[in-house]
Amino acid sequence: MADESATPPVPRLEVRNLTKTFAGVAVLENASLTIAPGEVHALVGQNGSGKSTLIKLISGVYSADPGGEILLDGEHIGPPIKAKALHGQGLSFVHQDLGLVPDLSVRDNVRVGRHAVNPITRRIRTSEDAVAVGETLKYLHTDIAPSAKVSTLLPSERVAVAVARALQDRTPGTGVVVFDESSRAIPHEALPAFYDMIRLLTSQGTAVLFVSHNLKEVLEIADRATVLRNGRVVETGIPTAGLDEAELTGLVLGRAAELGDIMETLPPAPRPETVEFVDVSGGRVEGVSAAIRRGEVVGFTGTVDSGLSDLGPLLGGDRRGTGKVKLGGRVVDLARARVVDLLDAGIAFIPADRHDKGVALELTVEENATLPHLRSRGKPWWTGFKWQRAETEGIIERFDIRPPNPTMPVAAMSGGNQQKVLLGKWLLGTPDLLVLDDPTQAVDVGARHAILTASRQAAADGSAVMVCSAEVEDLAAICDRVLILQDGRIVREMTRPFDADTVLSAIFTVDDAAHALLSAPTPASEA
Ligand SMILES: Nc1ncnc2c1ncn2[C@@H]1O[C@H](COP(=O)(O)OP(=O)(O)OP(=O)(O)O)[C@@H](O)[C@H]1O
Repeated sequence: MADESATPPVPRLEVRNLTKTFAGVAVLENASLTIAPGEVHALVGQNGSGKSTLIKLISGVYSADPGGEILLDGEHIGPPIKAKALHGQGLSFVHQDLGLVPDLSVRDNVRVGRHAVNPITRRIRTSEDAVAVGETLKYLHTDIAPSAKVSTLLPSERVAVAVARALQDRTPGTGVVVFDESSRAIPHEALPAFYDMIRLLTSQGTAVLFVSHNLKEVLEIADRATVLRNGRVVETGIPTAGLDEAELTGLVLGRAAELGDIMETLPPAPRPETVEFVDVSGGRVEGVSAAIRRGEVVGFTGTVDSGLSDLGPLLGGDRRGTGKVKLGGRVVDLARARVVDLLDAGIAFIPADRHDKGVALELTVEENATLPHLRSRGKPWWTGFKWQRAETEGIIERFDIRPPNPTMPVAAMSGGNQQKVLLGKWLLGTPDLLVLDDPTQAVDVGARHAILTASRQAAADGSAVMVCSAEVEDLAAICDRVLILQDGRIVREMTRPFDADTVLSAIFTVDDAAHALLSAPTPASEA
């Protein structure tokens, strides 16, 4: 029987009643959670539920409204949080993009801001830095040379460098590391090493706060979870051991998840006309040719160095390359076409880097959502506004954009909601070719389903849809075919039936025999 008189262990991190208000609106209200030493604690919630706000309060980027408290090992550390003192106090952060500078050495990336310095000359003591970095890397069971340039490292090694920066100068087993959507930046092949590293940290006593939209991953790696909804903690410290994905999805969305089978609702219906790309090259992509039928969704996938991240931008005019796209009797020369030419030809591209390239932050939701359709919906002498409001409201409802306000500047929305606005504006048109690059990054489980359904619906409405993604679950959920890239070329074609596991293993088991290049722009084989 448990000894009821025993004092409960002091939490490693305790957040008590944190509130944050912007312009009179509370975006986080009385948020509390505790994390024990050695625990992986997940923070989950829909886009706009307040996760980033909570992390920014803990990291001192935002100052909390009066009243709350943050404690580390029982010691009050804020508010106010002194951001510069946090690392020394035991709290460090690994952000979404890992925050590494590829052209700098491992040593400089780890030590940036914390260099050993000669007190008299103020010169950096590089050898002292290298020894310190080497020790931290050894603790993480890696033997990366501190002098190596980060750009030469494998993805799993880059993760180790980011974690080493978070851990340096710490006694092993102490402190808290916050991983803020970090796994999204980590390619499939490096994820097992990442999870092993987290387990190594927690096995020694370090606590981990793990923010993620990937609920499968949360169930795999986290011991307990806290769920935010509309700025409030609705569940905290629930053990993940007793949960399944549907239950956790229900907690995140606040309703029973109706994530039906998209292929069943919108079954394959390829049309005879095709969109073809011929000999597309640029970046790591070398001479890719393929054909997509209207009505068809074709996935492109591969490892991080396969050329996958270059293919979408080449076709969308975001990266200069060569090759041709043939659609509806037109031939677009990618070497010459400007973005406006591609749009005129009926090619819509939704970039992966949506924050920088896709959305006009200073404009409202309505302006962003309807801008590309002004010409097609309006009359030459009058564009009107009712259709704009009606379409924007449709997008808001369909993608569950929060807050549901068409006149809100996009800059004031959470990252995931900004993504939804951009996706909504293109997905609700019917371009001849729709190119989606990593469409579900940073969006919550409900929006992911809405985006995948809308992609499939765009095909049903007559678009040829191309999805470039490393998210094998997404590809299995909506694609008629999947083409696998390796070394910039298509090396394998998969037709249904397939599932996420078969696609994933195909990415990693492409053998030399499969290198018979699918060079001819042949339409779907079942035609
Ligand atoms: N600087 C700001 N000014 C006004 N409102 C803001 C600001 N930053 C965030 N918000 C609002 O706070 C709410 C919570 O946003 P937050 O970024 O914390 O959500 P999130 O859970 O991290 O979402 P996501 O998963 O999309 O990143 C949102 O409604 C957002 O519009």
